[in-house]
Amino acid sequence: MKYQVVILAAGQGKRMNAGKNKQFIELEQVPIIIHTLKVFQKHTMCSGIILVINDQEKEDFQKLLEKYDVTKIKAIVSGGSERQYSVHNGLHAVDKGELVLVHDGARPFISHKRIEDLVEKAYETGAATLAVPVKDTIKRVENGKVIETVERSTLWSVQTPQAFQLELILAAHHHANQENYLGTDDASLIERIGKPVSIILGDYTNIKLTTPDDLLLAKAILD
Ligand SMILES: Nc1ccn([C@@H]2O[C@H](COP(=O)(O)OP(=O)(O)OP(=O)(O)O)[C@@H](O)[C@H]2O)c(=O)n1
Ligand SMILES: C[C@](O)(CO)[C@H](O)COP(=O)(O)O
Repeated sequence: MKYQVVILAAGQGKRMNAGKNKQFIELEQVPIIIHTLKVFQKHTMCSGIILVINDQEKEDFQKLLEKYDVTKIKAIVSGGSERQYSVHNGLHAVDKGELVLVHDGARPFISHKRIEDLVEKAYETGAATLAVPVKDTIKRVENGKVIETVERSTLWSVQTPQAFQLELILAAHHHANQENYLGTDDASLIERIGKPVSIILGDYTNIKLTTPDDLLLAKAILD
């Protein structure tokens, strides 16, 4: 079971507030994006990586790929103004008929075991995502007041990677573009064309490094 992976690194990292794209922040002297890329570099089922970046940062990324000997890069693709557009650009560099994973460059702690669980399910069903059950009580709030407490037993916090048959996710992106729908993940686009998305249990440590406090957690996970 082989797959290709689109790794997203074209964001600005505004919420991280580091004055640069958060992908370049170092954890144990190695940039976040390299931690992420190395997971797939070392995974024998991964047959190619499509890296999505900002054009202005292309040289910086190329230097890192060389320095850290990341050799599975199949294409470096320009990102878009929104995550969804970056994914769309990346998908066009994937070989026809392949199973494709979409993964946030800012999620460096994904394990081979979870990738394998996900890939197996996506081969079977066409679309699958990693997710973990929500631990907190979730309330819907408007204007500083609670509207309702949402039933927690059916709530899952969704992660990446998400895995899809290429033609299915391309159709879902095409449909979303036509409807001007902008989702925060790719599975939601599949949902909108009425196709099922399977859930595979992930790890709570597969965090997305989004705000500065996530860097403290990252250090703890690495330790
Ligand atoms: N136009 C975009 C926006 C996001 N991403 C990527 O999508 C992943 C998840 O997005 P997020 O955590 O929101 O990253 P940023 O957009 O960089 O962060 P922020 O929203 O704080 O600016 C990141 O790996 C980011 O680089 C992307 O490739 N293209
Ligand atoms: C795709 C994602 O990582 C799943 O949790 C997340 O939705 C990205 O969201 P963000 O709005 O870019 O933080």
